[in-house]
Amino acid sequence: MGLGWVATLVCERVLRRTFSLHKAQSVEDMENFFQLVRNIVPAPTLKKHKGQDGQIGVVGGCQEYTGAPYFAAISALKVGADLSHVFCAREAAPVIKSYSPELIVHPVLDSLSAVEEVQKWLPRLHVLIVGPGLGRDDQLLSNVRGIVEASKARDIPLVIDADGLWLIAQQPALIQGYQKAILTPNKMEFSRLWEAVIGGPVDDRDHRGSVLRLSQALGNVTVVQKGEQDLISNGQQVLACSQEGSSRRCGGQGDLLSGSLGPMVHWALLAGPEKTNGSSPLLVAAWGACTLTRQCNHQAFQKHGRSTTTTDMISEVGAAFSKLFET
Ligand SMILES: NC(=O)C1=CN([C@@H]2O[C@H](COP(=O)(O)OP(=O)(O)OC[C@H]3O[C@@H](n4cnc5c(N)ncnc54)[C@H](OP(=O)(O)O)[C@@H]3O)[C@@H](O)[C@H]2O)[C@@H](O)CC1
Ligand SMILES: Nc1ncnc2c1ncn2[C@@H]1O[C@H](COP(=O)(O)OP(=O)(O)OP(=O)(O)O)[C@@H](O)[C@H]1O
Ligand SMILES: [Mg+2]
Repeated sequence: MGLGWVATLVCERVLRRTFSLHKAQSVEDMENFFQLVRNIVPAPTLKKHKGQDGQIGVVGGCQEYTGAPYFAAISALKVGADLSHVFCAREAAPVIKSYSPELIVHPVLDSLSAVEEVQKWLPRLHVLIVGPGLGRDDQLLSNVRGIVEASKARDIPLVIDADGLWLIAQQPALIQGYQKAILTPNKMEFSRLWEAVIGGPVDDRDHRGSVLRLSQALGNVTVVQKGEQDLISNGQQVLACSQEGSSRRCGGQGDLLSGSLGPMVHWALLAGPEKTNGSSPLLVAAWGACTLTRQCNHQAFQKHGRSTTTTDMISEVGAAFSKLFET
C-alpha cells in the first residue's frame, strides 16, 4: 500500500467524520466548499478604505433583549466587516453602547419616524440583519416591516433571524421571492414558518426535504435550518454543515451565526458566481458562516467546557476563521 494512498484514506476518514455525506454532497464537494468560501474572502490589500469590507446593520434590541443584537453586531466586526450599526429601541441603546465602543448604536426603532431614520442609513449599508433581540411588540414589528420593504426597494441583502422570523411567519408575503434574503430559523422558528407557509407539522423523518420545500414555497429564498446538522437550501440544492461543535447549547450562538453572515453575504455577492464556481453566492456565504460558528463553539468548549458562553465563542472568531478559511 503506497503512502499516498494511505494519506488519501486517512484524509477521507477525517472528512467523513467531519461532514455527514449524502448523494448530492461528496467529500470532494465539501472540500470545494471550503475553497469557495476562501475564494470570496477579500484579499488583504493596503489600497482599501474604511467600509469596503462591509458596513452591516442589525435591526434588533429592546427592553428585554440587549445581548442578542450585541452578539450579532460584534460578530460581524470580528469576522471582518469594517462598521457595524445597531438600530434598536430607545431604552436598549445605552445598554448596548456600554457593552462595546466598537458599535454604532441608533435608538430609533420605537420612534414614530423609525422607517425614515433607518432609511437615511440604507444607502451606506451592505447587509441588514433583522431580528436578534427584536422582541414581539406590535408597533416595533410594524416599523420593521417598513424597514424590510425599504431595504427590498434598494435591493439590500437581508438576513432574517429570531423575532424577524416571527414577523415573517405572520406575513410571509413580506419576503416571498426576495432572492437576496436568508432566513436562519432554529427548530422552533422553522416549525412556525412551516405552519404559516405550508401548514401542518414538519416531517421529522425528512429534514432535507423539509428545508428544500420551505425554501421553494417561499419563492427560493435561502433557508438555513440550524440544529445538530445545519441544512441550507435555496430550493434547488440542499447543503449540510456538520462541522464539529460541542454539546454546549448556551443562548446567543444563533446571533453569532446571523452576525457573521453579514460580511460573508456581502463578500459572496461582491465576488459573484464566477468566484463561487456557479454555486449560489448566498449558499456559499451561509455554509461558511455555519462552519465558522460551529468551529468557534468547538474551540471555546475545548478551553472552557461547560462554562462556555457566546462571549467565549466570539473570542474564538479570529482563530477559527484563520484555521478554516485562510491559506
Ligand atoms: N442574550 C440575549 O439577549 C439573547 C436573546 N435572544 C433573543 O430571544 C428572543 C426569543 O428567541 P428564542 O430563540 O428564545 O425564541 P423561540 O425560537 O421562539 O424559542 C422559544 C422557546 O422555544 C423552545 N425552543 C427553542 N429552540 C428549540 C429547539 N431547538 N428545540 C426545541 N425547543 C426549542 C424553547 O422552549 P422551552 O424549552 O423554554 O420550553 C424556547 O425557550 C429573540 O429576540 C432572540 O434573539 C436569543 O438570541 C438568545 C440570547
Ligand atoms: N444539536 C446541535 N449540535 C451541534 N450544533 C448545534 C446544535 N444545535 C444548534 N447547533 C449550532 O448552534 C448554532 C445556533 O443554533 P441554535 O439552534 O442554537 O440557534 P438559536 O436557537 O437561534 O440561538 P440563539 O440562542 O442565539 O437564539 C448553529 O450554528 C448550529 O449549527
Ligand atoms: Mg435565535
